[in-house]
Amino acid sequence: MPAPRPNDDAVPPVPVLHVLTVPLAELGVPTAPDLRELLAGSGLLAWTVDGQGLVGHGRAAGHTVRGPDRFTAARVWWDDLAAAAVVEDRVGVPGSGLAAFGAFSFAAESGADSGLVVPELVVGRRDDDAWASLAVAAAPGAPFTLSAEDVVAAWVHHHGAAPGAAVAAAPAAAPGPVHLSPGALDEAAWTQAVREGVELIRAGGLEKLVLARDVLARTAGPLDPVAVVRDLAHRYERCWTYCVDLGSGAGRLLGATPEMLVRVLDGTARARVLAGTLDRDAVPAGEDPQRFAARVLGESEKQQHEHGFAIDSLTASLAPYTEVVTSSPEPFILELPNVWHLASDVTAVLRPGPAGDPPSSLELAEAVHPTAAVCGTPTAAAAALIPELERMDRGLYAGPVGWLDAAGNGDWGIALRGAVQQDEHTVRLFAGCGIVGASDPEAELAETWAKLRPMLQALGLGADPAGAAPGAGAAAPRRPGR
Ligand SMILES: C=C(O[C@@H]1C=C(C(=O)O)C=C[C@H]1O)C(=O)O
Repeated sequence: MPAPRPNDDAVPPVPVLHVLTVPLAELGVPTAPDLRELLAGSGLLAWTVDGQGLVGHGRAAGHTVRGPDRFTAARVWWDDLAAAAVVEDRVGVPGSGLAAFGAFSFAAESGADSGLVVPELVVGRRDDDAWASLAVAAAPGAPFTLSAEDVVAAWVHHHGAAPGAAVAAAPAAAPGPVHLSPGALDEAAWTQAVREGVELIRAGGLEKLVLARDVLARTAGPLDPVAVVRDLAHRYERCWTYCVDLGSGAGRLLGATPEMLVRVLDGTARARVLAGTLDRDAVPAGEDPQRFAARVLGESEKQQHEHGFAIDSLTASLAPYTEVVTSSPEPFILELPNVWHLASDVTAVLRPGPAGDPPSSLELAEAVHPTAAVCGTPTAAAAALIPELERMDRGLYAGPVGWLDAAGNGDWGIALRGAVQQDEHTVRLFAGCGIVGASDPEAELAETWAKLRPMLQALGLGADPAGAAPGAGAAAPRRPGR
């Protein structure tokens, strides 16, 4: 459905893009590659899961937005860009042709830019289909001259090697010591904020509240984001690894999220809802790990209760757009290297809007954000309390991150288990937890450390920052014993 247009004076003119998509077979790459091998070079944009997805380089166009209308403003820009673009798509699958990466702030009031960026070169893979797309700005009315040779030239430029040739491996993410320090709140202050949250819930003001905190990592040597992204993509292969830099100076968002906010493919929407977490390091000696997870997560009333809020909030916000919504009959246990989660997959058949088109992935991302998994229940009460208790601007953390194409397809994950790289030596890591009346603040603090672990490991800090990985030279804030 086209985005409702604000006053036309407020809409910036879009560039005219020429886009050519060719199958990789046409570039001499007969079998679809594992996209993780292409995570290299400067100006990387990425969205990969299990070696599939989209990997972008360079920048053909981009648009940043802020405020409560940030999604609508981005959609108007995208609709205009797509309408003006001249596209030759020889593949015709979701993600081929004109495609953009994007990231949106958690809060409408955030000072962080949200937006979309169209890479110059995108290499994509979906099952056995693999393709490369080249996008370049052209003068209005200019003839379309892009050829497969131009795609190869862009590939060589960005990858330093021809299609099919091995790309140089990235060095260590953070050479030299990494120093950790508290962000907005130290551990004691954050635990106190959780305590206040629990009291408010018990007093009946709300049912669930998600509270997060940030940790700053300073690296002695320059931090290589490519090495971080590669590490995450290999270690967390069941998660969606993301790397998005909107180019506005707001920093680079990177991480590996296990949570799919909404994915739209050919008129069907899917989501993976998580709520309920168990640290895999918390298995008591002698216990069978799988049985422990099944008992603690699957049979816990608190966890099931928390999970129920997340499913209900998603299905309620999808309802106006859907014909039929189905979810896994029972939540299942998602096993990740750091934690187990209670998870449910939701599928919805989309209903066409008044103009006949089903809603686009970005329209749905706006409709379902923020879910109870990252905000709380009721949404408005939780959203108002979050900045008050967390004492920080979440920025892009816990907002939608992903990609979209001109046909309305796209994946929007929730930007969790990640960080914002602010400069060559500074990354700001985030993690949060769902709080209910029965929550124990110390246990929630320990859970944030488990959720920070993917990024800490990618920075070379090992599983336990307080123990300081040998050679990493970490100086960590206090970590509670468990
Ligand atoms: C808020 C985060 O995670 C969310 C909270 C969870 C929970 O409280 O159990 C589980 C998964 C996510 O929905 C985070 O990782 O920062």
